[in-house]
Amino acid sequence: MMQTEDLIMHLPGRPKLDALNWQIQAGQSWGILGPNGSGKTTLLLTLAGLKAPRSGQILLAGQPITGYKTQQRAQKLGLVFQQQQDDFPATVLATALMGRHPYLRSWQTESQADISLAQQALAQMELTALANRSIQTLSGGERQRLALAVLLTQNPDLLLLDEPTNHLDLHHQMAVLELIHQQVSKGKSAVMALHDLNLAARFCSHILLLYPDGQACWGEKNSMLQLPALEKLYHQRLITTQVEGQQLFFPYSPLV
Ligand SMILES: Nc1ncnc2c1ncn2[C@@H]1O[C@H](COP(=O)(O)OP(=O)(O)OP(=O)(O)O)[C@@H](O)[C@H]1O
Repeated sequence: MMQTEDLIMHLPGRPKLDALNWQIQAGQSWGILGPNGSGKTTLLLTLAGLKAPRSGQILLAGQPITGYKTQQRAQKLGLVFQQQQDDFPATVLATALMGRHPYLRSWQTESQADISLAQQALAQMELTALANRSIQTLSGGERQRLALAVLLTQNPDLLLLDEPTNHLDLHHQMAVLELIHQQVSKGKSAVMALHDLNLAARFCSHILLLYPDGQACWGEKNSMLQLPALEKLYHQRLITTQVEGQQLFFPYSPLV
């Protein structure tokens, strides 16, 4: 799906960054873990072709990402940002329909099939009742679910998600990650920046650790979610336990 060749992100003031030689395959869900400022968002923007790397290249479906036209690239990959920018007033349905723009020619209007796809995505995100509301009236969690509905409407092969559970209550966190998991089990790929180790352990097949000093390592989930590596990553003592076969992690703070 995507391959990086000696990729070094452009992070100002960080001369030493590990080069990433990384492969994201169909059916894999990658979690990017790292402390604030370690470069998770920058990496996602770089993978999406929206930020030029310092060096190296990214291949999307075997072709350099720089060679894709914007519309072709948007048919293959979609990105959900941490914050949504709503510069123009629009309804929830009209916003979900933006996910069909990569498939339309200039001035072509959306077909009934496009509208049905957008309505299905809104239903999956439990937003049907809000379809005719202005996006400017949505709560933070509703706006985040709409961003995910746009991605579902877009239906790309590679989903890039910057903290997809941002603003979401516990039910919607699970619903969104289960939906992403379903998409991946149908042959898509996901790369998500996450802060919650337990969600990463539950929903990711692979993990990339980004250390603040510029080191990076990546691999299959069980080999990466090891206490010493995670404690070094977050500069935080952790405890771990297994409940019903699931690995759980907690930050440790001594009782005083
Ligand atoms: N335009 C810029 N100029 C200078 N520094 C920048 C610029 N953009 C980002 N940075 C810095 O690059 C670093 C990486 O930022 P990035 O947003 O990728 O981190 P992150 O791992 O996603 O953080 P968080 O967990 O807080 O969301 C940060 O230290 C940030 O301040």
